[in-house]
Amino acid sequence: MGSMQEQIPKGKGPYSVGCTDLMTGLGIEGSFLRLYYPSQNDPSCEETIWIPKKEYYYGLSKFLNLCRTVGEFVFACYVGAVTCPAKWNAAFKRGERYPLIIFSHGLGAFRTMYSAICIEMASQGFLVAAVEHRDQSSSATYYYKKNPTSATGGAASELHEEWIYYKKLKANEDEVSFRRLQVQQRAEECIRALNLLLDVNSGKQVANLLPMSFDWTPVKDSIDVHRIAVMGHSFGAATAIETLSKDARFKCGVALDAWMLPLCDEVYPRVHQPLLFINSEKFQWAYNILEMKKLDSTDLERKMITIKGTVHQNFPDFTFLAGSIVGKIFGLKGETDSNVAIDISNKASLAFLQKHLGLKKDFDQWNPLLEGKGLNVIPGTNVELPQMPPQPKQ
Ligand SMILES: CCN(CC)CCN(C[C@]12C[C@](c3ccc(C(F)(F)F)cc3)(C1)C2)C(=O)Cn1c(SCc2ccc(F)cc2)nc(=O)c2c1C=CC2
Repeated sequence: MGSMQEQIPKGKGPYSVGCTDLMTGLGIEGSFLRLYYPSQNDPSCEETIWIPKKEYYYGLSKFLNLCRTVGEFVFACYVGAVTCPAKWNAAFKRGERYPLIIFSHGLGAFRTMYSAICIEMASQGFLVAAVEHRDQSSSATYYYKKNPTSATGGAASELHEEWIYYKKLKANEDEVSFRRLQVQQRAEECIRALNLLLDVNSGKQVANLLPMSFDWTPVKDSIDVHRIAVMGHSFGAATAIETLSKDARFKCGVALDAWMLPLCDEVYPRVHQPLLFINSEKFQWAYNILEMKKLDSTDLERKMITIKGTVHQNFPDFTFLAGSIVGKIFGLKGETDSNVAIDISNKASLAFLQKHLGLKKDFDQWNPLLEGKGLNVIPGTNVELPQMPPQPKQ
């Protein structure tokens, strides 16, 4: 399938990376996440399937307004065999407490879509839980329902998969209020995922509804409960900001190409944690940047950098799987090589996380990136801003 250059990049850090899925609780109130973690180096493990179920192809086709049969066929051919460079259900590497990142995906994406970022962070010694949101912003997601009495007369408590697909707004529907509701649910789902992982850390039994061969017991006492961060892309970045405002256990946040529309003005004064904005060159616009600047504060660390030659899709994994021509046409790639761009984003994130989680690693070597110093990076934004502050709403 993917020739040499069309693959999701491996982690560059010292740890081998494992990956597993966890779903707890029936219905949409449960938690659903993909965990990337430092693993034992078990060569017999398979690589992780990037998009694990065909319903995700249907969801993506619907989100991208492709016709269903064509979309499903194209995705099945092109990405059906794609794996990401993490060892599926590899044994967890015990021996230290790892800082934890909760990752929130963007509109139309789902939990597996940002594996280049999550795998890099795990290879550097983080636990990364990429949540899958059930707010109808994912292209597709599923939960389990108890079958009261299964028609085949099987076990009465057979679990039944229920799929939720991306909810397209009708022309007359008010997008802002719908997105503001969704961001609340998304933040709750990030907090629920943290609570679930803290329960695991304290030795609570994990009731995984998914048929997984992963042993969760070694995760007990392996989370550094004072070093927790939240990250997200686009709608997921707004979710990260909303989550910071709701829960002080998250010590800092990284907002990747944030989409600020779902956030109300009331949330900004409630964000007391350090925040890093990493923007693409092409996606941002003045009003969106001015919303980010409402978070500026004298005594709270707010950093913003822009990666030159990048587009919105430089953060999710598709950017690594398309050739340069198709990539440019679909807006999946910018002028800067996708591996170079994600490397800058990951290094800046690691430097920021070391600074604000108080890590004892060597990520401070990338501090200059946080000042916008380095190849393909600028401080702040490339977007021309009007001198006037945004007019207060009438
Ligand atoms: C026409 C649909 N229309 C819906 C509102 C706009 C669609 N759109 C631009 C797209 C996503 C695009 C894309 C993906 C993937 C291929 C593929 F071919 F590679 F599969 C192609 C083309 C189509 C670039 C975005 O929504 C951009 N965006 C995203 S994109 C997150 C995502 C989704 C699916 C993925 F597979 C990977 C990443 N996350 C956000 O949180 C926000 C926005 C905008 C505001 C807030």
